Amino acid sequence: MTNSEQERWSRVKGRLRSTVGEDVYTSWFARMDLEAVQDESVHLSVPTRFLKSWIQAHYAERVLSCWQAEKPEVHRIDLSVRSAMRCAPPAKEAPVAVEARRSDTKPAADMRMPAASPVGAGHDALGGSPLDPRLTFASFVIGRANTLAHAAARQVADGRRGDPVMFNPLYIHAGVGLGKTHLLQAVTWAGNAGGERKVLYLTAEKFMYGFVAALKSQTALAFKEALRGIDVLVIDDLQFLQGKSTQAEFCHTLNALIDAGRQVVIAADRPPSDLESLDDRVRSRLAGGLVVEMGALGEDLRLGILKSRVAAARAHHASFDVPEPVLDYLARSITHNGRDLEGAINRLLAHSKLNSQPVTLDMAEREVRDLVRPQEPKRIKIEDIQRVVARQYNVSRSDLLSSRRTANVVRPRQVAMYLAKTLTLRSLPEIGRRFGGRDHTTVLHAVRKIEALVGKDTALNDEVETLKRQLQE
Ligand SMILES: Nc1ncnc2c1ncn2[C@@H]1O[C@H](COP(=O)(O)OP(=O)(O)OP(=O)(O)O)[C@@H](O)[C@H]1O
Repeated sequence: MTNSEQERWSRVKGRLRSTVGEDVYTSWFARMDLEAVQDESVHLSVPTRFLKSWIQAHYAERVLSCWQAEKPEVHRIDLSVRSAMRCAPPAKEAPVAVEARRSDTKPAADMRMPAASPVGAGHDALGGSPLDPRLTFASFVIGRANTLAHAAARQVADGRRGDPVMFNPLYIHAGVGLGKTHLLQAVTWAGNAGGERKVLYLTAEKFMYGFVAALKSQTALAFKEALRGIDVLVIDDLQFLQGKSTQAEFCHTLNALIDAGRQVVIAADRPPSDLESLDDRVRSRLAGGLVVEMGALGEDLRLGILKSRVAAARAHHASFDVPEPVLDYLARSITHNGRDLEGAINRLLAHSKLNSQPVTLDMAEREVRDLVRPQEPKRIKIEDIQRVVARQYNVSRSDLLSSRRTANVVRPRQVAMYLAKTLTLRSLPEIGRRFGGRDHTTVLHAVRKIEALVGKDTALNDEVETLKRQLQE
């Protein structure tokens, strides 16, 4: 793919983001990749069938019009599902990329990372989602961003039947490609290894399909019983759980398992409080265990992941070698997520095998150019705003959320609401809800008040600018 196509794709994503809003964009489009642009059609891919059908049903027109705004001759968008396994992307100029990466086509085995076929981990009967044999604790690299999440996951995996459950549910959240699925599958592999406990790994999507299919075939009771008969339930990508009855079922399952002392492990791309489509009861149950965030991958961690990927590749391609300076370059420049790091190593492997050439810095720079992305603006959360404002004005966060109306609390609260409106995409009612259940008119009043004041009060204007800078750092 050429650089100009990549740049156009970034602009299309920017348009899409501003059309649908940050939240919708993150939920549905963050993992959409551009595969190819051919004449009038654009080929895009997403990782799951569910995402594909959802985008087609709800956003097809909008995706097309964002493309047309950048390239008017585009008349068609083809959306495909990338392989469920974490396969090497094909060499990027391959024109058949879309076809080659469909889940129903066979990967070109010898160009890929160590062979990996979906495995059911002994829980096929319960319809668990496929597991990738490479996603284990042994291949999980630990660093500052994930030490706590790793320790908690390890503790869950090493537990024995009848042991008291320490954190329930264990809820891990992180941005796209930061290792949630890896950690959850590692728990499943390790937990099932002893044969004593049944650990079931399900994506939220699979949970929905399983439940809907069971309802249709009138075996919902058996489905529920089967779920409640396991020792550890691991649910990935919870942000995709949709539908009232599925959520109600999920809530019952969660309660039943937790009450019976069984462990539940969950991953999502945001904290429980931000899962807005979920029922309040589910949210509070989720927040009641241990909630751990995995942060962005630091440079050391990125280097560790690259090294472990190279070592894994060398097990099958002994002559493959990536010199230290190239690894350092990749770790410094590919900053966004683990998936891009994996993609970079796969490309170097494919390139050096196909051309029988050693990996050099020059080659690496050319091959991974499109993975080196400019830093995206930080996504600011309402909790961060409340924390930073409370610290600045020397009040507590609960003061901001309380109904107190003393001057030393009212002004900081108004500033925080103003920042929430200007720095996030949350609606007025949502902001009101997050500030102790206030009405949207109260938020509107606060926003207008601060807007008017910063125009004439220089001291306040400086304070607000400092707060903005702190939040955007
Ligand atoms: N700490 C780590 N150690 C080793 N590999 C990692 C680590 N973190 C991420 N990766 C690798 O990065 C890739 C993406 O990770 P993973 O799929 O687990 O991300 P995710 O957080 O589940 O993303 P998504 O939100 O898209 O589901 C995988 O190949 C994974 O093995």
